[in-house]
Amino acid sequence: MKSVIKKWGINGEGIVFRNKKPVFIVGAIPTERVSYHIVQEHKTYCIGELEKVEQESSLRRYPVCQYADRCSGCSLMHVKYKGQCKMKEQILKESLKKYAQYDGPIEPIRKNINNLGYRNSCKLPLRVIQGKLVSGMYKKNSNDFVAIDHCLIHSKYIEHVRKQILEVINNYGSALDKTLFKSLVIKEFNEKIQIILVSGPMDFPQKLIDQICNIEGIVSLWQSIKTDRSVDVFGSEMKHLALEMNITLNIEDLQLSLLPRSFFQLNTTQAVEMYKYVSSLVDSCNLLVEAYCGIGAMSLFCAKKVKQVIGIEYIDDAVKNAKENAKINHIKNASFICGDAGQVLRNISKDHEIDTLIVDPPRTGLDRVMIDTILSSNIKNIIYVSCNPSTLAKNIDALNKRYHLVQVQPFDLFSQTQHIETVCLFKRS
Ligand SMILES: C[S@@+](CC[C@H](N)C(=O)[O-])C[C@H]1O[C@@H](n2cnc3c(N)ncnc32)[C@H](O)[C@@H]1O
Repeated sequence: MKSVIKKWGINGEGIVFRNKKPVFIVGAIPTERVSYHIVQEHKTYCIGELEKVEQESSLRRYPVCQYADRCSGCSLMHVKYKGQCKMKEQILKESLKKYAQYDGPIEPIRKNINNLGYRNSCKLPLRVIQGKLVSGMYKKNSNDFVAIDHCLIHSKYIEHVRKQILEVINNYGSALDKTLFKSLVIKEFNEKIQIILVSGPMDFPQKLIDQICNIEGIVSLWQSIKTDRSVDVFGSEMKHLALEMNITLNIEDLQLSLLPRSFFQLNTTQAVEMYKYVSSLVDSCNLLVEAYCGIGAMSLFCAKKVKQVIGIEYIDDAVKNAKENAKINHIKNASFICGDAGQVLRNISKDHEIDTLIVDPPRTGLDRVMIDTILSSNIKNIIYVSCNPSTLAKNIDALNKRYHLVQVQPFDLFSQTQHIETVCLFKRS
């Protein structure tokens, strides 16, 4: 079949319409004339496979990555950076219109100057192939493993250390059962590296631990023991093996510590830009609450603008980090509570007048408890940091009853991929 691609899909596919049903074609770009065939037919949509691009878009580029046609990591590697930004702006606009009936202004996306080599962390599955341990990614839409020798979006320090760790393990000798290694997690800040080796139940020989610690840049080494088959990368047991427990990063004048289970944005430079923007939206006031605060970066960033800030987060280690981070940075007006964001916010709002609320939820967006708590509160301003335009727009629709959207600012934190970060400011109507 031949057709012209009409628009972008949310996962970076091109869409054509066949009998009014959208057909999602991976690797196709709007305006291109393509030939394709249908590989899956569903009730409301189809999946098509690209056969040939008959007429190319000016936004097409030859993928700079040799794994682009197999790896599920970067769905926009075949699109010039300018086109990637256009795609993100279009998807955000469409989501806000479709789910929240918002057709107002959206600021141009804040571009990521370093759109390759920007990732400060990676979680890579490991496999033994022909006797050698290799790291990789999963194939598009499947659990098939693709061995990856070099990843272009990881920081160069991550790539350098990743190769050395695999070399150390592969050269260790036959006493080490390599099939027990499951994933390799690496975090890098300011050329300092934290490693978490995820494995089945096993005791790493001290000689192996020493050899890994000798790799330049490694400041923290952990093992996570995973025995279940859940999708979580880490297992229930975390063992600190050597060196520091935390890795430290510096953003502006803040020093922040991070344990393995604590979240931090994976693009440090763009995260700082976003925090500065969020801070610019916070008016000086009595009480600022940040729900879903991770290690407290944004709360601490904004602390000097307000009398008191309270952060809420449900990962124990992240709360521990957030409290320590406030201490290390001599910030006395910030406190952190461990628990479910919606429940804790409900309790806080019973006895306190909250001026501004920052929410930065996971991809699933705000849950019912959070939405109901916000709607029944007297919170004046809400700053919503979202990594998913669809859930953002559905939440805006729910908040519309009492809040109106006054500013929408997308950021590109995840270049080469379809993911979009957006900061929205709401005022109480
Ligand atoms: C997108 S991250 C944002 C972290 C932080 N704002 C930052 O910029 O680094 C979302 C955070 O919410 C936490 N989280 C997810 N669901 C939660 C819930 N129901 N209650 C509290 N925290 C939650 C996660 O552990 C994670 O740290």
